[in-house]
Amino acid sequence: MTQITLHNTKTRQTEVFVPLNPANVRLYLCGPTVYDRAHLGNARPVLVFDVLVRLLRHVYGADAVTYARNFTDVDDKINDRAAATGRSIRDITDETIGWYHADMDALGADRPDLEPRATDWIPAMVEMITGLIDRGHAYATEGHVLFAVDSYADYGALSGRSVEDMIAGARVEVAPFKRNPMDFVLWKPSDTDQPGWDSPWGHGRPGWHIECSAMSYGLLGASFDIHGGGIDLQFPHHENEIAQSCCAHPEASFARYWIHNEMLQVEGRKMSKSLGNFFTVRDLLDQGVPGEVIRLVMLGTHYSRPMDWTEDKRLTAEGALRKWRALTAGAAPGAIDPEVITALADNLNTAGAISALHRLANAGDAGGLLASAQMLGLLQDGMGDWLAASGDDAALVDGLLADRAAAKAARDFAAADAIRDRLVAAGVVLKDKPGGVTEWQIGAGADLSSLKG
Ligand SMILES: Nc1ncnc2c1ncn2[C@@H]1O[C@H](COP(=O)(O)OP(=O)(O)OP(=O)(O)O)[C@@H](O)[C@H]1O
Ligand SMILES: [Zn+2]
Repeated sequence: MTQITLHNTKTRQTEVFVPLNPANVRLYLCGPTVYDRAHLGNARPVLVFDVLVRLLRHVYGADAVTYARNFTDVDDKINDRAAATGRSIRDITDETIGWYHADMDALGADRPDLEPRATDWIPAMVEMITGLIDRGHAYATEGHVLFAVDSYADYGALSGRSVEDMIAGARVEVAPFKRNPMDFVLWKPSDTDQPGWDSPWGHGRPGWHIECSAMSYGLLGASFDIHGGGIDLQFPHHENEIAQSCCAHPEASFARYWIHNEMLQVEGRKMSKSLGNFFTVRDLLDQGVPGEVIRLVMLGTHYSRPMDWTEDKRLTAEGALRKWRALTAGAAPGAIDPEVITALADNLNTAGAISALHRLANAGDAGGLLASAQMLGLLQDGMGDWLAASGDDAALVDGLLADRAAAKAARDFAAADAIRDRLVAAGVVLKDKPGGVTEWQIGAGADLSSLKG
């Protein structure tokens, strides 16, 4: 059986992955808070986990993997959005979940097996909080329930900080009723105009962290294999999940491997809704960037490295997919290249797997390329429509580029430049690469009619 290694944030080591039960490998990914369209950064953990799940299904069997990803549909950001728009919370969260599905589907990400909504799990959260109070890990005060970080000796182990460092470094919400400033909310009171549920501590709503602890326990059990999310969630969200889950179920291990993806950045800073420096997946799709081009760009960088979205990467990915789709048109999938599996099994080396795809393409191995690309969720059936739609235009541009190359070869540079100018004037973006290769892209607002005839 293929041996998979993964970098475990919890131990800071790259470890051989050994599932608790190879017949049921269980993963949990923290999903979105649903009040707005997903930005491109939000797609990164989805794509990383989609490839991880594909690999696990390949190794352990299609039915031997259970993948859960939640929707956080109770949160103050959602309440704010509802108040600002006059719309109901349910209306906003339903609509946003619909968008999220459509956008992630367009990137070729399979839907998880389980997609719990937090609001369907309130009784489980109340039960877990009650257990934490009974065991002396939480206390109720002034309508709130707080987790007592001093009651859990390992608090801070995931992010490698002591409680003292956290207090010094964090902007913690100071509340007079907190025993320790790092104590965090498990339950808080709701006004009549806020979403709320009856509980032993009055009418209120859960804190964000308890949602994931309660849902992962309910769906995957007290011990499961892999927990993931962006590195921005390591502290405090994941630290708090561990504290809650391990104190509620001290006999169990909770998640054994923690996988954190680095951030998609814009000019060196995390792409984020709060910073306002984002564009959505839908923005890109609407601009005509095909979902599988977005996917290939995102998988081109290892998940543990920060990355930028650049126009150059987009052009390169589109050029590669155009070539791969042409080569594999009508081909039946062959065998998956072992190098692709070896690369993925090596802590999800997606860039290494993509290099193997280039090698297969250069060798003209259509069946091998198709099967191997599909291992990465690329060249999926039904995702190549963008190429058919642009097929005539592609032939037109390729024909003119061939004329230009011929003119250059004949040292008729004036003619070569004239062809280049015509293409650029029509809105085709050209990028000359080493080795006489020209990558191209039909730019936004292009009009190719001047190139015809
Ligand atoms: N720039 C980014 N790059 C990679 N992953 C990200 C990025 N931003 C968020 N994520 C991940 O997306 C998932 C969903 O994030 P969430 O809905 O909590 O809000 P958010 O987009 O992080 O909000 P904000 O952008 O305001 O910080 C989480 O796993 C998070 O780690
Ligand atoms: Zn979570």
